[in-house]
Amino acid sequence: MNYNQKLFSLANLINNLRNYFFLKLRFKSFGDIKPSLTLVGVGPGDPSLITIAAIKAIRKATVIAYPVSQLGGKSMAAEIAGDWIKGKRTMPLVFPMTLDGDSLDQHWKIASEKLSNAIQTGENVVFISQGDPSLYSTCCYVLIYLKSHYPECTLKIIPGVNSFSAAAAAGQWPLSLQKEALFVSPVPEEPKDFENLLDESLRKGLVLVLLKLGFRWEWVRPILEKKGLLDKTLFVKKVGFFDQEISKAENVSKDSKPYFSLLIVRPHWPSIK
Ligand SMILES: C[C@@]1(CC(=O)O)C2=NC(=C\c3[nH]c(c(CCC(=O)O)c3CC(=O)O)Cc3[nH]c(c(CC(=O)O)c3CCC(=O)O)/C=C3\N/C(=C\2)[C@@H](CCC(=O)O)[C@]3(C)CC(=O)O)/[C@H]1CCC(=O)O
Ligand SMILES: C[S@@+](CC[C@H](N)C(=O)[O-])C[C@H]1O[C@@H](n2cnc3c(N)ncnc32)[C@H](O)[C@@H]1O
Repeated sequence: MNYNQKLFSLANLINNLRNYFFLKLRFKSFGDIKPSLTLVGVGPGDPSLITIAAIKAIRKATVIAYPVSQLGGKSMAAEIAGDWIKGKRTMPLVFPMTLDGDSLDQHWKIASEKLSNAIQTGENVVFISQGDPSLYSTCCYVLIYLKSHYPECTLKIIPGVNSFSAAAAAGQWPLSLQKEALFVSPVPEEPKDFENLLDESLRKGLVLVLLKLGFRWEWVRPILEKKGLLDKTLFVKKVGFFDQEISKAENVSKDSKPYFSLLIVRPHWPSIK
């Protein structure tokens, strides 16, 4: 190897080393803003229940997605996280509030594809979800779709305070104690199924958390009364919002209630001497 060749190899070596460290540094900083989707729970209503982890994820995001029932519609999640998403690029995703399987399927797919496109173009997307994302949430369908169709997609979930934990706290009711089981479910569709559930709850000392109450309250109330459970049931409407209502079911009028209401039925109470 003559002098010139040695000089050339040395220059090459230096160049390669420089590239290596440059890429390593770039990769490291790229790692912090790696395109990804994070499903973020923003809690049931009161913005002070949003977690620090949720705020950090929102701050880092380049796009904030949220569910709406129709284009231009309002989003509870966006309302709750309003102070933190201000000025951010947003992506409303339509999820029609229906139980029609085909329509739901189609919209879950459209929303998931939109999110996947955004991630593939380098966006760091946060999908905010009311309450906790793992509990009766549209974003779980997105999660299932993306995991199966885009397994390489980086996904994260940040839990949120769920509605019934916030309701129990607001009403100062214990959820479950000692060997009690906690049963979480939507209010059954049929009055007969609701009666059977109450009988089981009375027999086994099961504590019930019943979501998606809304208009069903009109027939739910008389059944609670018949079973002698009105004074053992907590009614909670829109906890954390300015128009929240937290009261024993016996004090709640018979008329229909908003969708964002729930019940906690505790048939047995421990007595402490
Ligand atoms: C929490 C939230 C989004 C989330 O977090 O994902 C969500 N619903 C929200 C709002 C909302 N829902 C309803 C109203 C009208 C209230 C009124 O008119 O008074 C409003 C308010 C509004 O639209 O403004 C009523 C409603 N919703 C559904 C039905 C059909 C049914 O249940 O029969 C009915 C009518 C029957 C009834 O009244 O009972 C169905 C669904 N609702 C779901 C989620 C999915 C549950 C997934 C699961 O359970 O697995 C599912 C299946 C849709 C899906 O998955 O695509 C979101 C807040 C988003 C936000 O604003 O941030
Ligand atoms: C589709 S589920 C969503 C649950 C939500 N992901 C959570 O973590 O609580 C909607 C149901 O949750 C309950 N819910 C949600 N937010 C509520 C609130 N702020 N006050 C009372 N009930 C609420 C209602 O029963 C409503 O019908």
